[in-house]
Amino acid sequence: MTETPLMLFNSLTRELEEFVPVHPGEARVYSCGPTVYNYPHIGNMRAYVFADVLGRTLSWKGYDLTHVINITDVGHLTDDGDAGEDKMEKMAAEKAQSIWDIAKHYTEAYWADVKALNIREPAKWSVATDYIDEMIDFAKSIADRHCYELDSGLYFDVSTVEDYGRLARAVTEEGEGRIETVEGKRNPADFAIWRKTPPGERRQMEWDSPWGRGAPGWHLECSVMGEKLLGFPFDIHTGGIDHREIHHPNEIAQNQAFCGCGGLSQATNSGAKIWMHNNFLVERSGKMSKSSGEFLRLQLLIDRGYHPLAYRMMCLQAHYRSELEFSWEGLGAAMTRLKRIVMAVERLKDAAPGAPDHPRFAPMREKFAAAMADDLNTPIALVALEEALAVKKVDAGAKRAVIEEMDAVLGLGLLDLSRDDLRLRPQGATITEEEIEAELIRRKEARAAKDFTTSDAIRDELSAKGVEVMDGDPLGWDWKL
Ligand SMILES: Nc1ncnc2c1ncn2[C@@H]1O[C@H](COP(=O)(O)OP(=O)(O)OP(=O)(O)O)[C@@H](O)[C@H]1O
Ligand SMILES: [Zn+2]
Repeated sequence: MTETPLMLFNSLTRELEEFVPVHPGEARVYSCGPTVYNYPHIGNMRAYVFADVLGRTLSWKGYDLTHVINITDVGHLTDDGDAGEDKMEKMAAEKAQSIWDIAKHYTEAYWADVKALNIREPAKWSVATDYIDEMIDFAKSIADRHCYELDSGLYFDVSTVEDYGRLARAVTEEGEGRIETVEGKRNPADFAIWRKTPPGERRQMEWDSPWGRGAPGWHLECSVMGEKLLGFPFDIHTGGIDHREIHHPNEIAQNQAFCGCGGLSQATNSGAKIWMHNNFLVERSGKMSKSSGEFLRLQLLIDRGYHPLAYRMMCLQAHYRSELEFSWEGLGAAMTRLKRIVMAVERLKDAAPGAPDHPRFAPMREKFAAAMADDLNTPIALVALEEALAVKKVDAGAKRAVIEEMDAVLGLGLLDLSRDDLRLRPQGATITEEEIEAELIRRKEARAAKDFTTSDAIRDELSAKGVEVMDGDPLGWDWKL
């Protein structure tokens, strides 16, 4: 099942490339983490479901995975270019709270979502403010050849590296008008790698540096943590597709400078060999974003009666490079699909362990392997899993082993989920699950006794409480909310 070469889409070349590890047998992956000034929205979490599927696929292929996800607690401005304020400082001022408390609160909220979505813990959560000394050292090492100082900070001169912005394409294709200019910049795309605290101001987070008191630039953070924890070049760098435009081209420019080459060959000098980007989760009104104020949190989905893994299922149903539009109907459909699978898996739970290589499952395992090796094609992999589940009159232990093997990659936690886990009641519902089950037993008895008046009355009562009775559902779900 693990022979097909793993092909991944590299944003740098805009081509599918075979994954060939830098260090034989290993896979080193860095994912840009959340900026912890607010709750993550489900769009942000799509980025981590994607990175998790990538990591699980690498593990399944037998690589020894080291995954790092950072926590950005300083430096990310309200504009990805150099305009605006620090997102963390702004929120701390609005809430009149310590920035450290804000970071702690939202980091914990993010971790809760990570857990609920069955995202595996990375080898390390690297917190940006733990690496300030290393950032200063990194900046010092490139400052002479690649940077210049303005009153507002130390700026990176993008003309000092070759092929700046190749990753983005848009920068050269559409011009650089998107990037707000700061007076004195040599090139519009130049960016701050150290921002000085303006005279007379005090920031909650600031440190001394050779360029004055201030804070590191957001792009510098990821370059430094990637280099420190994984070493250049590492294998794969991930992030949302917005990062392909500014954040990652800037990281790459710094990495080229740090490697001392500034050469054309970004393939060896961009810090990572493969850069991968997940597309957006969008709503009808556009990209979901924290900065816009209104957004969907995973907790809201749970409060409305959806299991968090229904959202993971929704993500898996789309290829990571396609835009995914969120709708409650779509989430409902994903939830139903998950329930059907869980129902079928439940029958396998007691089976004696078997081996997955039973010949009846060979076509599905092959289809699954080919799909995942084809740039993580989870929609097709899910179908392969369902086809394996549907195989009739076969050893249950072998089937269980096949499902376990596939689910180790998809991460739905199918063998740990039960029918009861999926019967979440929306917050505010006035009836408990025990009461629903009790009413349904009463109704079954009434129907057995051909007392249809009582049975209909019970159905209507339940319906008034928001519970829909589903007679004859082939999967045996007798009710839904
Ligand atoms: N709507 C979305 N769909 C998928 N991924 C997203 C979406 N919005 C942001 N991301 C990704 O989520 C990850 C975390 O982003 P981060 O916490 O820095 O968000 P942000 O830029 O502060 O918030 P926002 O862009 O929502 O205002 C990044 O990899 C980013 O590219
Ligand atoms: Zn980053």
